Amino acid sequence: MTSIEFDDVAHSFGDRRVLRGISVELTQDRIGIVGANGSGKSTFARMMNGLVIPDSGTVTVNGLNVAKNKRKVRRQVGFIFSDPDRQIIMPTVVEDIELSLTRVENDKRRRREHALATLADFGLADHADQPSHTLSGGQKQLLALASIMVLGPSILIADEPTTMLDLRNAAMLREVLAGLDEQLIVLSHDLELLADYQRVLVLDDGRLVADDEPGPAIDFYRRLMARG
Ligand SMILES: Nc1ncnc2c1ncn2[C@@H]1O[C@H](COP(=O)(O)OP(=O)(O)OP(=O)(O)O)[C@@H](O)[C@H]1O
Repeated sequence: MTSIEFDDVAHSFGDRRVLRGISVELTQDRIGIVGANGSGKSTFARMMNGLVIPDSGTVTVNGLNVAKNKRKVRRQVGFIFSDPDRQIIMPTVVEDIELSLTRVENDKRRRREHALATLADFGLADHADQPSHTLSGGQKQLLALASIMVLGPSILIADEPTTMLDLRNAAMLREVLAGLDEQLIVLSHDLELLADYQRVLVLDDGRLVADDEPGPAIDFYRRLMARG
């Protein structure tokens, strides 16, 4: 079982308090995080793989203190952003997966075979030699996801993964995410995406204000937003 634990975590950017006194343990396979723009969701999520180190309190991933084990934690926690262009680096699709694999596979031929097999798993087999920038938005998001999953993380954090996708691509990505075996933590304004998750957290002004099954947590969030 994977586990992410926050113990009394607080953080500020300059004098703006962004997270306050967060203590929570995340062990379920499917967890959603919702909250208004600026409520602190991305900062909270980025702490799970050491992209942000908290001013106070500790974050522990699978027993490792993130602040002290950033590299080890990054191998276990993959992260995808809403804009896949931030993650796609190489000129062609297959090369992008190969680049990820250079960290774990020295042999060039085996790297190519592994990359091609991964592209097939993510429905991109026919696009291997295509220039990455010519992929559609949905295909780019799949490529970004494939480049991360090829390294075998046990946890995937997705920060608004469907925001930039049209309805069809969003549905396709939802399906791909649903099929993953790994622990999945998704930040989203797409409440439909989280409806069958095991647990949804609601952040408001840097505080964890609800933590429940999706039905009651999303109702709470809607009421919070209606209050303005
Ligand atoms: N690197 C940074 N430097 C300064 N301020 C930051 C930084 N990152 C985030 N902030 C500020 O921290 C607050 C929380 O931002 P965060 O991105 O965590 O919120 P969010 O809930 O993910 O928002 P959204 O739904 O709009 O993505 C915002 O006021 C934001 O401007």
